[in-house]
Amino acid sequence: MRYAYLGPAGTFTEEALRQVASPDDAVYLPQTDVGSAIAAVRSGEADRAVVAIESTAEGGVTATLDSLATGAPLVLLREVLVPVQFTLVGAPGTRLADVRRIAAHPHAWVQCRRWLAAHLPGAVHVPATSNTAPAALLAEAGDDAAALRALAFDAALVPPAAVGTYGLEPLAERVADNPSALTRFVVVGPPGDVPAPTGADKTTLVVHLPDNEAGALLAMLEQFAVRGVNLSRIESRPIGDALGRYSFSIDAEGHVTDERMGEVLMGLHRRCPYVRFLGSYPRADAVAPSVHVGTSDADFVEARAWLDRLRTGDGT
Ligand SMILES: O=C(O)C(=O)C[C@]1(C(=O)O)C=C[C@@H](O)C=C1
Repeated sequence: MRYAYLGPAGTFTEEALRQVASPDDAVYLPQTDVGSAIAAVRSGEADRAVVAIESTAEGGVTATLDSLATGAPLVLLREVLVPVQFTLVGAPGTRLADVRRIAAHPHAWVQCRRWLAAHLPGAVHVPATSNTAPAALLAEAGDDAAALRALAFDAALVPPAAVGTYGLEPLAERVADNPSALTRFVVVGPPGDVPAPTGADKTTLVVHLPDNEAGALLAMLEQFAVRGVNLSRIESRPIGDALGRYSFSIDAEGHVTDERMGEVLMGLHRRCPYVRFLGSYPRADAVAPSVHVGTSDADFVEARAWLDRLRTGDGT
């Protein structure tokens, strides 16, 4: 199996990928951004992509949500959680007090903002395409003073595992505003068999609302509420064709084969102009949803049988 993911080697995305497939049994295809990783699956260059989709610091990863919401259909097959803390590394000989320009992925910068304000006030953010792109540049420059000067930064926030991979000098460890920060990654593949229900699953959807209809958002949410389906994430993203037009990216608790989720999907299909099913897959934390009175599979099956009896005139 060939896996496209955000590289170069040592990213948190690679850590997530290692939970899915060992490099001994799979081909790792590092990419420069999330969009390219997803595009590699659409073009057939990769069988799967592993991409960040949500973090405790930033919520949804918009590059991922947007790439999945349009274009050839893809589905999520699995989710993986990775704890996120950073190590600040510097060019050889750099002291913490001398750091002025820090290379960091924009999400990493957000995750360390308070720490940076306390320890390196005034340090400037140099945006990086991934958490290890600056690590690779530092390693390449080695102790060549001219090559180091040519870099736009003198330190970088990198995943702790990248320190060894690239032979870097740590200036500060466990850099994070939230020591319990987590990033959620998903395995993306072409549509096919849906992973079997486990009793603790998530379903991811993209939903558009009818135009100019007061209460359309409430009506959409009611499809979930009345069937006892809890949401764990909902975000609006611009559709892009006009101002005021938004697409909703939703994670709902449950599996497409659950009766209540099936009823939700049929309700959305009836009421909303566009619904994209992005898959049902096991929750990484294995937490089962709490089932409200009257919304278990058995309740729906029994209610349907009752309706059938009414329709055929042989019941009460
Ligand atoms: O995988 C990496 O290391 C990344 O650079 C990406 C990414 C992200 O897209 O959220 C992953 C985890 C961290 O939350 C910060 C950045």
